[in-house]
Formats: sequence, C-alpha cells, structure tokens
Amino acid sequence: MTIKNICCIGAGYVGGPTMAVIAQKCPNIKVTVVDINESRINQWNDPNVEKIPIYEPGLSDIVKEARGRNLFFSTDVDKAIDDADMIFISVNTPTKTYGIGKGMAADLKFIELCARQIARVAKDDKIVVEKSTLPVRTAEALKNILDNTGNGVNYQILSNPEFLAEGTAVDDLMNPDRVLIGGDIDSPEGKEAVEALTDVYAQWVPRERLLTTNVWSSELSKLTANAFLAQRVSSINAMSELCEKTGADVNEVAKAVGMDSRIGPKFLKASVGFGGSCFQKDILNLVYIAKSFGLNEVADYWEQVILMNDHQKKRFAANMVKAMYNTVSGKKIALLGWAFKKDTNDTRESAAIYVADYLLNEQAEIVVYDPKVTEEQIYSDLDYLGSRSGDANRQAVTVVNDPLEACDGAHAVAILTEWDEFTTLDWQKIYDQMLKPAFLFDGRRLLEPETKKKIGFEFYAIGN
Ligand SMILES: NC(=O)c1ccc[n+]([C@@H]2O[C@H](COP(=O)([O-])OP(=O)(O)OC[C@H]3O[C@@H](n4cnc5c(N)ncnc54)[C@H](O)[C@@H]3O)[C@@H](O)[C@H]2O)c1
Ligand SMILES: O=c1ccn([C@@H]2O[C@H](COP(=O)(O)OP(=O)(O)O[C@H]3O[C@H](CO)[C@@H](O)[C@H](O)[C@H]3O)[C@@H](O)[C@H]2O)c(=O)[nH]1
Repeated sequence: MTIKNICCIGAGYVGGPTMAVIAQKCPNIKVTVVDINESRINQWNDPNVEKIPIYEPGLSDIVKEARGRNLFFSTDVDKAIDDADMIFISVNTPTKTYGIGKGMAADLKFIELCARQIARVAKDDKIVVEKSTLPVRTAEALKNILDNTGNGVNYQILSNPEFLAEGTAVDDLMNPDRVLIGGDIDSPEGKEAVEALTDVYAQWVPRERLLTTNVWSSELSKLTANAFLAQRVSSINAMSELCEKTGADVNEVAKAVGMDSRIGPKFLKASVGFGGSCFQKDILNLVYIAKSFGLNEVADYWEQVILMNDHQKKRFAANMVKAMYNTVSGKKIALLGWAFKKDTNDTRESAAIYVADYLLNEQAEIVVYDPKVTEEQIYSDLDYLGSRSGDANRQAVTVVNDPLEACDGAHAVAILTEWDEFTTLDWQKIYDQMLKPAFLFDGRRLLEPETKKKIGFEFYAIGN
C-alpha cells in the first residue's frame, strides 16, 4: 500500500520538524499537521517563515519550501483525520501532576483523547503511528479504544519513536542513525502497515537503517535510549564533583575515557545538569513502570540518574553562593543562557530555571540574557515553580537583549547554556564593567580558563 495522505496530531517540537522533513522528502504525500492550539498553528502559518514557533537551524528553509505545496498546518483535526491513510500521534506526554503515579508516570490523557477522536471520525481503515514517547504496552490501550469505540473500521498500530535531539533536529531527521518501526509483523495486515511506513522513510533513509521490531520492543527502546544517554551525563557529572576535590580535570578524564572505543566520546560533557522535556520525564516513567512490576532494584538504579542530576544543579548554585562569601543577598548576578541547550528556544526543565530559583531564594538580583528565549517564557518558567509570587519574580529578575548589558555592574556572571556567541564576547570589557572581585562561573566548560583568569576573573568551571 502506498501512503498518499498523512495527518499528524500535535504541531510541537516533534510533530512540526518531523512532518516538515517528511513533506520535503516525499513531495507526493500530502502532510497535514493539526493542533488544538490555534495560536501555535497560526505561527506555523505565519507568512514570515522566520516566525514559526520553533527555532531549529535549517527548519525555516524546509517549511518555506514545502508549506502550501504538500505541507499544511491546520486546527481542523477531524478533517485531517478523515482524509488521512496514516495518522501520527505526536502530542505531549508529560509527567503526571495528579492522582496515581503523580510526579512519575506519563500522563496519557492527550493520547487517549486523540484515540477517541480518531475512533469517532474515521470512516475507513487507518494506520495509527505512535510518534510520542509512550510507556511500553500503550499500543494495546490504543487498540482497545479504537476497536471498541470506532465505526467498525480496521486499525493497525505502529510504534515509531522519534530520536531527534533539539538544536540538531533537522540534521537528525535528514540523516538518522536509525528509524525504528514496531509493528505486528506476524500478521499480513501488520506487515503491510510496517512496509507502508518503511516506504515513506526509504525515500531518504538507507534501508539498512530502517529497523523493524515488535511493538513492545520499539516502545521500550525509546525509554531505554534516553535512560542510557542521560545516565552518561549523570556519570560524568558525578565525576566532575570528584575532579573538583582532587585536582583532576573532568574534560581530560572524559577524553581519556571516551577514547576507549567501547565507551566512545559522545555525551560525556560535564555540565550544570541535563535539561529538556525528555530525559527526566522518560526516566521517571521508566522508574514507575519498573516499580509497577515490583522491580525495585531496577527502579532504584535508574532513579539515581535523576537524583544525581538534581544534585548537580543544586551544587552548582550552592558553589556560587559559597564562592561569593556565603551571601548573594542583594548582589546582581548575570545568567548567560536560559535554554536547556544551545540552538533551541526550548526551556523545558532547563538547569537555568533551577539555578535561578536557588539564587532567588538567597535573595540575589538576577539578570538574564538568552539569544532565543523570550522574557515572557523566562517569567513563566519561574512562576511555574511556584517558589514565590509572579510579582516577586518580576521584581527580582530582569531580562535583557544584550549580554554586555546583563553583565554591567554585576558581582558574578554564570554561563548556563553553551551558546557559541558567549565564547566571542568581549570578556575584558565585561570584566571592566563588573564589580570586583568579578566572579565568572562556567556551568558548561565553554570558556577558555587561562585568558579569563589573566583578565582578572575569579574563574570557576564545572569539574575543574
Ligand atoms: N521534544 C523532543 O525533542 C522530543 C524528541 C523525541 C520524542 N519526543 C516526544 O514526542 C512527544 C511530543 O513532544 P513535543 O516536544 O513535540 O511536545 P509539544 O508540547 O511541543 O507538542 C505537543 C503538541 O500537541 C498538541 N496537542 C495535545 N493534545 C492534542 C489533541 N488532542 N489534539 C491536537 N493537538 C494536541 C499540543 O497543543 C502541542 O502543541 C512527547 O511524547 C515527547 O516525549 C519529544
Ligand atoms: O554530554 C552531554 C550531552 C548533553 N547534555 C545535556 O543533556 C540535555 C539533553 O541534551 P540532548 O540529548 O542533546 O537534547 P534533547 O533534545 O533533550 O534530546 C534527547 O531527548 C530527545 C527526546 O526524547 C531524544 O529524542 C534525543 O535522542 C535525546 O538526545 C541538555 O541539557 C544538554 O545540555 C550534557 O550536559 N552533556
């Protein structure tokens, strides 16, 4: 079967870029991305393509090429479902904030709503693709809802987790390490569905990178991949603390360890702590699943990755206070970077939020500069924590559009996101405009230390 019409429910960080690339690579397929968030859809349709809601290098060019040709953004979810032969579900699956599994389990209410809407609307057979990251065996629940509430049409459920990382989404989608497709390969209909999706990706991904598994392996592989990646970051961050006590340098340790081909060099960069919408959520979900099967040792093992990360964020902020004579009350501190990593405007679970919150509890005055994050987003992130009133956050935190302005008159500067532009700032000028001693805390091992020390900074870097 040849796919002619794709619908993707959810126009977020995954749905938007993924569908833009499918549309660009498969001009014969009509791709419609739908969302209930009208303002998000309006932004995707903005005539000025630079105003699409997600910042990713290379994305606006792709949207420019495909939008209006075979890529469409709409709020008419019913129509897009009705028209499609293949429906991707790419809605958010955040950690539950209420009820059973609060703070651990994935909240599947948005997924269930999609399933019920598909069941209500569909009048002919559909292939439903799980693109969202889901607990293992979610496909079973989806199939139950579709079969029991639907109009008697047939559904094939595939699992096709997304492995893109933000900031490199377009490259990751164009040239993925692998594309994972889980399906019911033992039945002819399941096999046909897997082949249909495989054919879509085969338009640009070499066949040997298209991997087929059963549905449960595919669902669990996504959680496993994120757990392994986050574990590497927590492992090197654990060593960063030991380096600071012993005179070892975490960058040197990472290099030496990573040159072992069995270990490899990637994901060994010590930092102020990992952020992003996925790692914490997916590991908590994994821990919850393990506990629900009574696998307490498995759960404890993975939970430690999160505990280590929480410790790293807190320890970085605590070290700042300690270095500044145990008080930052009334002191101006410039935070350079708010996004959870460079080349994205996404701030979900960014370490910067927690560092700022810690320093605000110590009564610091914070000034933030980030090249891609809006003032509104920064306040909303702090308000969401609920540590103090919105007014108090607006009083103690200022957001500026210029890094030098952020640092002007500050007691300390902290690098919290590894934006390239921070390496080429005029650090002499920044030093001259700061109060002395001028403290510089590098939470990303971004800056070259010797030149900064030579300028006169009191320089501290993670793992050194
Ligand atoms: N962000 C990433 O880098 C990334 C990478 C791989 C996988 N994932 C997974 O992909 C999924 C989506 O993540 P995201 O970052 O794109 O989330 P997101 O919050 O950016 O986007 C989800 C979108 O779905 C919409 N939505 C929710 N319910 C809907 C409904 N019933 N009908 C129509 N639209 C609806 C929301 O309005 C939102 O715009 C999650 O499961 C996530 O874990 C994310
Ligand atoms: O050596 C490293 C690598 C990463 N990080 C931090 O870890 C976080 C996550 O980074 P990254 O994994 O590059 O970005 P994400 O967009 O969160 O992507 C992860 O999460 C996605 C959502 O599930 C998956 O699709 C991706 O494969 C997986 O890499 C960020 O705060 C990084 O700064 C480090 O501190 N040190």
